[in-house]
Amino acid sequence: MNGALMTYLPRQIPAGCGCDDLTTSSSWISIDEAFRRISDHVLPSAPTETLPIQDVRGRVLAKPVCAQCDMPRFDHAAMDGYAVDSRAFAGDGPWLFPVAGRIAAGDAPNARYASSDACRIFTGAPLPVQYDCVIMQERAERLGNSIRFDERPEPGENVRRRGEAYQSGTEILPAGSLLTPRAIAACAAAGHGSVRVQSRVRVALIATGSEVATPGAQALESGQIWDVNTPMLQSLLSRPDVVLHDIMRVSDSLESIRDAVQSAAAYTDLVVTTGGVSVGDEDHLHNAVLSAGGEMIFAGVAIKPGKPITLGRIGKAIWLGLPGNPGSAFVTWSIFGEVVLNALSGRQETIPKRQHVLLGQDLSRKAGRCEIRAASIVGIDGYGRDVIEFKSGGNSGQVSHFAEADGLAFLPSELDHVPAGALVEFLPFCTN
Ligand SMILES: Nc1nc2c(c(=O)[nH]1)N[C@H]1C(S)=C(S)[C@@H](COP(=O)(O)OP(=O)(O)OC[C@H]3O[C@@H](n4cnc5c(N)ncnc54)[C@H](O)[C@@H]3O)O[C@H]1N2
Ligand code: MOO
Repeated sequence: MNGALMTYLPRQIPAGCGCDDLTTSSSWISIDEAFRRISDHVLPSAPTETLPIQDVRGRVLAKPVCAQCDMPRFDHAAMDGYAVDSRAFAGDGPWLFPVAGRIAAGDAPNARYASSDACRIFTGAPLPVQYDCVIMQERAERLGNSIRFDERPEPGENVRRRGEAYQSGTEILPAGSLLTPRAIAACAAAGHGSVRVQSRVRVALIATGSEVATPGAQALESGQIWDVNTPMLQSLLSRPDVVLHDIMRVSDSLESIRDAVQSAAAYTDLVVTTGGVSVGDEDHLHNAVLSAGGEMIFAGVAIKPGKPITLGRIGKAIWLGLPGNPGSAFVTWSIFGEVVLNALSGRQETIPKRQHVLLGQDLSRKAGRCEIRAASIVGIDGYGRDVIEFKSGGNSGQVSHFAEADGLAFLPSELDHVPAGALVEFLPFCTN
């Protein structure tokens, strides 16, 4: 034990975030159960399209990509130097070979050399069949038309063999892969100039609340507040696999909200709403969705903040009802919204990877719901593990503290005390 940040404590929490242990409301489900329901109910929207690979960053592959040819396509030099046949190195060195020719990248393979000769060769050039290795030019001494070597080469030295990475027809990327720059490079290396991708998910964003007004656009009247959720979600939805069809603001009336969600659901794959999912008389979302012919997939998750988070369906569209409090809307989008969108996009991996980090401070809290807090990485322990701390609290109506944080930490529902040094789950924020 070398002080607080170096302290090692055994793992304190079971797999998952611990909120499977519910001791509170019977209608709230755990985070893991919510993920199960998303995976059962949210499927990719059907259409696909073929696009050139330079236009597919952030899109999702709809058909596997298979290699069009062997990789590498032919035996070739991995270094600038001299191609030789290692079996021609008889007796003790040094050895002198005539240099019979020159072959560069882009030249066609050439069979006219004898294995008793050496051949000048450059990185990427096809290796003539007589030779089995390439000696780097730094290990050779040029003497007129001959070349002298002091060390015997190994067979295969500095040669990349045809098909050593993969053979023609090998699956390089499965359907459902996210097309990152790395994946696009793999498509190009496999010989594909275009690929089949899922069409973009069509989304409508509806902020409900009679009190919300556009930030900066007008002076606030009594009782009004700035609309934080719309710009926040607009930017969270700014992804290459999404087309944001509509952004609406609707006041707290059952009819207006019903009409808005019903019309949005008719031409989109996902309707995201904020506000009105709790239990007050002015919280109309559940009734509006039901009266629009919709159904619930889940309503309420045992988390803090964000417990009223609701997922449903209206016709063919998925409805995600985020709580109105901006802090809750951000947390629930980060945990569930991303997963819903990834599932609609056809991604094979829908749940962003969480990691384990060490708590750098003792913490007392009320047990009962898995608590999700903005956390900053403040250092590493003696084993190289990230250590986190919570800077300022911030209730679910606030968002400023997220801007400075590095991610969300998950505090298990059953613990009312979490000691410094405990391992907790952590979802890093994406940095752009
Ligand atoms: N009796 C109970 N009341 C509440 C409960 C409960 O269980 N029983 N749950 C609380 C929790 S937790 C949350 S979270 C909120 C969620 O409520 P709603 O989703 O119905 O949200 P609203 O009531 O519409 O708004 C809550 C809060 O957020 C402000 N807001 C709404 N939209 C925006 C926006 N676009 N930008 C900025 N701020 C926004 C709104 O003015 C309210 O202050 O319910 C609790 N109540
Ligand atoms: O869950 Mo509410 O989101 O605590 O404020």
